[in-house]
Amino acid sequence: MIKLNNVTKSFMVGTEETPVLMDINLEIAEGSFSAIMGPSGSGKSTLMNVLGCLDQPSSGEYLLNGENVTVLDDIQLAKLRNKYIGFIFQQFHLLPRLTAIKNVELPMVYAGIGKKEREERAHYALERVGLAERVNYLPNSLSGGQKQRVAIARSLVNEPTIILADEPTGALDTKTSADIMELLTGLNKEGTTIAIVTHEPEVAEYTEHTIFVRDGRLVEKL
Ligand SMILES: Nc1ncnc2c1ncn2[C@@H]1O[C@H](COP(=O)(O)OP(=O)(O)OP(=O)(O)O)[C@@H](O)[C@H]1O
Repeated sequence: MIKLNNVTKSFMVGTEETPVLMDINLEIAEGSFSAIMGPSGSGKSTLMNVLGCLDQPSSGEYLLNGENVTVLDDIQLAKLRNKYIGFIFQQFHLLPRLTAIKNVELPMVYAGIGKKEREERAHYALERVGLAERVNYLPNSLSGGQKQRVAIARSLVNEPTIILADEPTGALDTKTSADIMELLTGLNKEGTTIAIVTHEPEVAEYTEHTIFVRDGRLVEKL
C-alpha cells in the first residue's frame, strides 16, 4: 500500500545541496501500526512530510495505493493528500473559531462532500473518539486530550489509507497520553493504518514495530 524505493531528499542551503534522507526503502503494510523514532535532526519529520505527500522526494519512487506519487504536480499531490492521508499533530492544529464538529468537517469540505453527509460523518467520528457530548464546543473549552480527540476524529473522516501522527502525545500529560494511545490502538485494531513519530519509548510500545531513523537513513526495522 505504501512503498518507498530508494528515496532521497535534499534541501538547498545557500548554494549547497544538503542531503537529509538517503536511500530510504520502506514498506508500510495495510492495517499496521508503526513508530518512527530517532534523534533530533535525524530526518523523521522530513520522512513524514514525504509520506504525507506534503513534499516530494528528490529522487527515488513513492507508491501510495499503487499510484506513483513522485510524478505528480502540486495540485495532484494535494488531492492525493486529502484523499489518502490523515494527519495528527503535537499541537492539535484546530481552528479556534470553529466548533469541534466544524473542525472535523473541514477535510470533507475540501473533498467537496455535501453538508448533510459531512455532519453525519463528523458526528460519527466524534462518537468514535468518545466526544459525542462535546460536538458544539470550541477548542478553547476543551482539555488537551479532548482537543487531540477532535484532531483524531478529523483525521478519520475521509477514511484515509494511513494516519500520520507527529508526536501526538508530546503536549499531553502521562495519563492523557496513555488514553490517546489506547484510542489509537483501538482504531488500529478496527483496521486503520497508523504511523507515529515519537521520542517516547513508552508511546512506541503501543505499536507493532519501530522504524529507526539515524542521520537520514533507516537503521533498523523491528
Ligand atoms: N526545508 C529545509 N531546508 C533545509 N534543511 C532542512 C529543511 N527541513 C529540514 N532540514 C534539515 O534536515 C534535517 C532533519 O530535519 P527533520 O526536521 O526531518 O528532523 P527530525 O528528526 O524530525 O528532528 P526533531 O526530532 O528535532 O523534530 C535537519 O538537519 C534540518 O535542519
